[in-house]
Amino acid sequence: MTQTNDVHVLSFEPLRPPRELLTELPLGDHRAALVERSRQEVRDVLTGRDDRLLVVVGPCSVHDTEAAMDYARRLAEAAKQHSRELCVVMRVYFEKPRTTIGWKGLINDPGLDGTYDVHRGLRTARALLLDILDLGVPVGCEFLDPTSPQYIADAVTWGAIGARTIESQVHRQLASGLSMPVGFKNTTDGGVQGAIDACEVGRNSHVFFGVDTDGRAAIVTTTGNEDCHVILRGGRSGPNYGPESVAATLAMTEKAGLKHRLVIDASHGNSGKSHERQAVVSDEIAAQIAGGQAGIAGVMLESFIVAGRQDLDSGQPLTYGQSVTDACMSWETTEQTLATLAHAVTARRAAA
Ligand SMILES: O=C[C@H](O)[C@H](O)COP(=O)(O)O
Ligand SMILES: C=C(OP(=O)(O)O)C(=O)O
Repeated sequence: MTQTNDVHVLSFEPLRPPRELLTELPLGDHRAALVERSRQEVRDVLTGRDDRLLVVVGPCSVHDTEAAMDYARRLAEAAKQHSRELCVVMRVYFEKPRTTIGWKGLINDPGLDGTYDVHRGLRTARALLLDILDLGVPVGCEFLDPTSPQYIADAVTWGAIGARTIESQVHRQLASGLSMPVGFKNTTDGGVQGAIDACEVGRNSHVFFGVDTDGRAAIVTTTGNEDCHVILRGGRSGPNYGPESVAATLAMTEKAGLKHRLVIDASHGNSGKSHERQAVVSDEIAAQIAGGQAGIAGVMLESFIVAGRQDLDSGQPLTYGQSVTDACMSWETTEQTLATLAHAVTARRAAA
């Protein structure tokens, strides 16, 4: 008989049920308390009940868990130092949405070499999240695959839906069921309305296809997620972190009835993916905050130990602590940027 199904599928390998991994690497009471507490802090910052600034900061992607832990230890100190002004969440991104083709992140390909050991990727990702939480540092992830959250989301304080997927119904529905505040980026062309629409969809209850903790395909019914918010990341039409863009977006969110303030990504379309430019953009956002702009709730920074980026397939040994996806600011620049943002919050407080 002519085969008309799975014509382009080479193989299916069953995924281990999420419950198995959650049992093998349990979150535990102590870490769960940190996740719950930090989610509430993020909510309070987003609504303005807490006048600190949310800072989601860390590598563009995690490719080396040792370097990620080294970074997390540094960040734990800096977060403590600025805890009166900044609510720091570490960017721990395991899933990379690509413009075309490229490495899709540690969960998809932990060997970085096209061997796609997804089970190892899931285990490594979860173990790293638990280790970072043990340092007292809450984590933020982008959710890209609709199945993967069942393996890691209990450990995540803040989630993002990226610029390439915010118009996808699948991702908007996913956000409606996630347990943490979720930020939607503007689209890659710079359009903000898609992110506002996504918040509207994410706030509502949905019924859709998903997977349960036992790994069974399931009909999922969600309550809706009240903590959906907009992230300005710039785009092909140019950056959108400046005062006019911020004011225009705040007017749009208010009109749409969104209660959360904005997060601004200093990287991506706002920096032209230049790590040097990113520091300048952060300073300009800090100046707006210091000038009293209360609509800015958070800033996202792509930062690692060593400045810049490197290619995975250069044939050279990888530089320790340097990004293999987007260029990141160095740890030294990050320290300065965090201090500048903290000073800006103090100034905003004084002006309020
Ligand atoms: O943050 C990462 C990148 O901006 C995003 O994943 C797209 O990367 P690419 O354009 O290199 O594929
Ligand atoms: C892919 C990312 O961003 P964006 O969706 O804004 O391109 C990211 O933050 O890693």
